[in-house]
This record gives sequence, C-alpha cells and structure tokens, in this order.
Amino acid sequence: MPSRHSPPDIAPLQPTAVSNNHHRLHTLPLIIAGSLILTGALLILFTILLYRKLYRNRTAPSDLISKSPQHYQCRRFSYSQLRRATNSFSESTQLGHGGFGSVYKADLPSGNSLAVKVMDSSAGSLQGEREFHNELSLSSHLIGSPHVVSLLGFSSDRRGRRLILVYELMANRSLQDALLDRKCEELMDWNKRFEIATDIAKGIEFLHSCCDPPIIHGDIKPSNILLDSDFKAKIGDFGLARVKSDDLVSGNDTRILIEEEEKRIDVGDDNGSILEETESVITVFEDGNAVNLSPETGASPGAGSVLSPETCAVSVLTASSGAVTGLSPEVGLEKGSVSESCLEQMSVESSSKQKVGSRRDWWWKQDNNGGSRGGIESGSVKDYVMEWIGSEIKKESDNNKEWVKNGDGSSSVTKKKKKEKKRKPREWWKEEFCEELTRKKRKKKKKKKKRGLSSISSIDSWFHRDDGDDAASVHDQSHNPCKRKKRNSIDWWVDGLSGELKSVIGKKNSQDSGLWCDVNVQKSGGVSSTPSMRGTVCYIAPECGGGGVLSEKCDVYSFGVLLLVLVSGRRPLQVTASPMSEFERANLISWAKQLACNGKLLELVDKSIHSLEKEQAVLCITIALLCLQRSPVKRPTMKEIVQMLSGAAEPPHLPFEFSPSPPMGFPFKSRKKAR
Ligand SMILES: Nc1ncnc2c1ncn2[C@@H]1O[C@H](COP(=O)(O)OP(=O)(O)OP(=O)(O)O)[C@@H](O)[C@H]1O
Repeated sequence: MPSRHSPPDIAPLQPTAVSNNHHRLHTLPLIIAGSLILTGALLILFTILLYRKLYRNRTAPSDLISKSPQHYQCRRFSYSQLRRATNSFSESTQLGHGGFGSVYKADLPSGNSLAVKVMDSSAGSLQGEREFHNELSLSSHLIGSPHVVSLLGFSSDRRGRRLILVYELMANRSLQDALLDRKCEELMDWNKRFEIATDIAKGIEFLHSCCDPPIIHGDIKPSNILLDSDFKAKIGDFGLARVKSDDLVSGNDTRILIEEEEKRIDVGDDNGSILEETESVITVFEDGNAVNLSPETGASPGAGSVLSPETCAVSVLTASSGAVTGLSPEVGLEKGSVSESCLEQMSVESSSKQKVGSRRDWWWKQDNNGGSRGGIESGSVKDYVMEWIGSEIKKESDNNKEWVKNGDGSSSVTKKKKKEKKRKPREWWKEEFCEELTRKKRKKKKKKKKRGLSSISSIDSWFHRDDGDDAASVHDQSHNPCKRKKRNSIDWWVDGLSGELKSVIGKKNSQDSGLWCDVNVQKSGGVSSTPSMRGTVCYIAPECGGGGVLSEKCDVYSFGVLLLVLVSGRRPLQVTASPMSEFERANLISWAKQLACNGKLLELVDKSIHSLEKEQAVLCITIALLCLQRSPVKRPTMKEIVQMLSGAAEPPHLPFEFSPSPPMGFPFKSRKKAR
C-alpha cells in the first residue's frame, strides 16, 4: 500500500509568506513616511537654527562688535543698569529725539550722569543699525579732541532689538536747542558765540587734519553740536561720518570730478535743458487742467487758477526745509509744522524721478534713494515742484475765486466791504500778493511791447536759478541797478532754493519724509532732524546731496551755513514777520549774499546779541560766504578757517561775486564812443 505522504508543509507556509509580504507592504510606506517626517523635521530644525543665527546676527550687532578688537576701548554697559538709570527710558529723562530714537539722561548710582541714545531696531531701520555700527567703528579714531563728544560705550537688550550708544552728557544739549529753541541768555553774548564758532571749526579741523585717515562728518548742523555746562561746543553724532579711505576720491580727483560735472552741466544745459525745462513747465500745467502758473496770467479771471501766496509760500518753504518757523498765514507765521502729507508726497514723487546713482559704499546707498548730482536733475526738481504747486493750485483755486476777482479789481465795493469784515489772518498775504501780481503783469506787458519777447512764467525763471547762478545774479544785479530793480521780494525769497530743493528731493528716507523736520520741536526741547544718509537739507553742500562726491569741503559748506545760523540766531529758512519784504530774508544764505553785495553785512547779526565785536562778526560772515561758494575747490580748508578765526591768518576778502558794488559813475568809456 502506497504510503500516503502527507502533503508537505508548504501549504500552511504560504499564508505566512503572504502575510509577511503583506506586512512588508504595510510597513514600507510607514517607514518611508517616517523617514520623510524625520527628514522634514530635521530640515525644519535646521532652518530654524539657521534663521535664529542670521536673525541674531542682524539684531544683535553689539555681540559681534564686542568681539572686534577696534571696539575694545568702547565699554559695554549693562542694559539693565542703563534701564534703571533712565527710569525705564521714561519721558522725564528724555533729552531729545533724533531720527533714529531718543536720547535719555542716565543717572548712575555712582553719581555720574551719561547721555544714552536708544535706537529701537525692532522698527526695522537698517539705517539706524548702520549708524550704530558706523559710530562705534569710528569711535577709535575720535579720541583726543576736546571738541568732539566722547562715545563712552554701547549696550543692547537681551534680544538685541534695542541698540544703545552711551555718550558723555552735554548739559546744555544741542546748539539747535539752546540757540534756536530755548534762546539761552548765555548765547546772547557775542563772545560766547564766537567761541562756539571757533570750537566747532577746531573740532572739524581735528577730524580733517588730525585723524589718520581723515574723517568727514557729513552732517554738520546745530543739532549735532552739543554744549557742555559752560556752553563749550563739541561735535557729536557720527552716524553719517566716514573715514576718508583710499577708495574715496582724493582731493585732486574731487576737483577733476567737479570740473567734469560743471562742464557736463554747461554743455548739457546748452543742449536744451533750459528749453526742456521751459517746455516741461508748460506741459505740466497744460496737463494740469490748463492751470496757468504764471502769477501774471494766473491773476486774471478765467485763467482757471492762480498761484496764491499761500500755495507759493507753503510749497516753496515746505520744499526747502522743515526749518520753517513761519509757514503761511494759516499757521500764523509762527512755529508750525509742515504738512506731513505734503512732505511725503514730495519725497515719494521726487524719489520716483531720481536717477539711482551707483556708489561703492553702502554709506551712500539708501533705500529708494540715490541719484546723480543732488539726487536729481534740475529739470526733474523743477518739474516736481511745478507739478506739486499745480496740484496745490487746483485745491486752492476753488476757494480763491473771489480773491482772483479782487486781485483783478473786478469785484464790487460791497463785496469788498463784506470781506473786510471777515478778514482772516491770511488776507494780508493775498492782498500783498495780488499787488505783486498786478505789478508784474504790467511790467510784463511793457516788456512784451518793447521787445516782443515770448512769455515765460516768472516762476519758471525762479527755478532757472541755480546756486551758482544765484551768486552771479546777485552780483549782476548789485552792479546793475537797472537789473536789480526788476527783482522783488519774492524773487529774493525764492533765490537759491533750487539747490536746497535738490537736496530735499534727494532725501527720501524709509522712515520719514526725508525732510529736515526741525519744526517738530519735541516736548523735551529736542528736535528731530532728518535721518538721512546724506546730511541735512539746507546744510548739505550742493555737490554732496543725493550721493555726490564727498569730500572735506562738504563739511566746510555745512560749517558755512552753521556760521550764518550762529551769527544771525535764526534758521536757514524761515519767515519771521508778515510783510512781503520779509520774504527776502527767508532764505538766510541768499539774504547774506544780498547783504554782502550791498555792503551791509552787519544787518545779518542777531539783534539780541550784546557786546558785539563788529570786526569778528564781519569776519564770521565773510568766512561763511567763502564756505558757501558753489565750487568746493574755492572753499577754504578747515585749517585755514581756524587760522582766520584765531587771527593767525589775514582776514579774508569776500568772494568777488559778493563784494559790494563799485561806486556808480565809473569813468569807463567804450571804444565805440571814443572813436
Ligand atoms: N551727549 C548728549 N548730551 C546731551 N544731550 C544730547 C546728547 N546727544 C544728543 N542730545 C540731545 O538729543 C537730541 C537728539 O540727538 P540725536 O543725535 O539723536 O538727533 P539729532 O542730531 O537731533 O537728529 P539726527 O538723528 O537727524 O541727527 C539732540 O538734539 C540733543 O538735544
């Protein structure tokens, strides 16, 4: 009998293998998923670590800085100690407010007091961080001058969001604050002012001549001049300063560049820029709903609109600087603040018109900023201003129709009487401007008849004036009484503004409007100035604005403006009284030039000053005018200035173009007549 073989144990094995396979099939995706999750988690962890590392690097520069040997002399302060010393950075300890934060007085338990500048980097201000770095990195160069504010150290909070610079405390805060806001009695003594001027000059000379390599401050202005308890001046705030390194243009190169630039402008302008400018004005206003900007034609009814004095004043003053204490009749010609929206509008629009200039150094680079020669071309400045005025005119035109009629003399007597009753503070402005307009209108008609010249808006001609032309025109007019007659207060007022506008418009800043906001006087008495990478409007040299060539001569120019401010006790741009005649004084630089041409320099001196040394005052103004020459090469060096101020060098002569007119009736015969 055949033995019956039991079937091999394969059959029962089969289900096991199947189940194993099944098991494998089940686990494989799990393994894959698991490994994917693990990889993902690792990636996320890595990213987080990387991000934290980068973030830490960005927000806590002080950690890095402390490792750098060149900062070892700068002490690192304990944040909590500083916080306690400033009462948690309370307002009561606030000394002032700048572009990138506030300055507090810190009273240490030892009895010493310090000034603590807090920059809140959580606001995302890269520029603030840069200034922080810049100031720290320069501190090692700045030791040894009694005319420079000492940087004692730095600090930052645990998360590195608050960056702190610690300075010696300057009891009388800034010159801006003491002279222009608080009007300290001590500064009404001429000797004190002269001493301050000399100290500042010595401080800048130290930066230019004693530091190796030289340092260019880049932002000389009253709010960066600090006064100790004896009102001795020291230069502070080196956030925009820079070491003059080899990659920077040397003095000679600067000269070549400037000469090339001047040639380019001469040739460029000849090649039609003036024509373009004229055309652009017409186009702008034709586009702007047939708004006629010419005061002459604008005054006529039906012209669609008119350039009201308010518009003119606000636009030009706003454009020029925040340093305007009197803006328009609406603000009562007292301290007022420039409309922020206007400033923003100006900055935003202007920045879009700028040509972005390329500079090697980050110092010059600014978000949304840059540009060639003053950050903009003259045409675009004017276009911008014209456009802006045009838009303001549109707003004004509806309100001002009555005024236009009045200006034209067509309104009824009864209406006039009614208006007189309601006379608002701004009325004087309108009336005076109407007179101005009608006068101009008459003159223009005469001109047309005589010469048959094409009509160009007088506003247009205002903007054709450049800094250089300004001087020339001042001189020209002073030497030619006939020409001078043609100028009126408005002309003088607007004189020189094109250069300032260039600076303004080249200053768009991510944090604020980019304008000098000295009008925003803080509660503490401090002021907020422009946190600009290029200096401050009205103080910045024409060639430096908008990323131009930087040299020591930029500081010399700023010193010139500061000197005028010091002597006159007023801001570079301000209207202090209501009459139209005051407009000619609104622009301090133009006014100084005008007085120089008329041989009346001493009229510039602050009336509140006592014990005036007239010779010294004339010396100061003369030096200021030398510093304000358009060509940097012509400006004196700080060393020369110190020598002049200290009497070690001969007192300088006024630049030719500002020297007083020669006596009339000069016996000069032309060849033609002689024959
Ligand atoms: N060391 C100091 N001692 C006393 N007060 C100071 C000191 N440093 C600054 N201040 C005060 O704080 C104010 C603000 O200074 P800060 O340098 O921050 O800004 P600013 O120079 O006014 O403007 P910007 O930031 O545009 O340069 C100064 O105007 C001054 O009144």
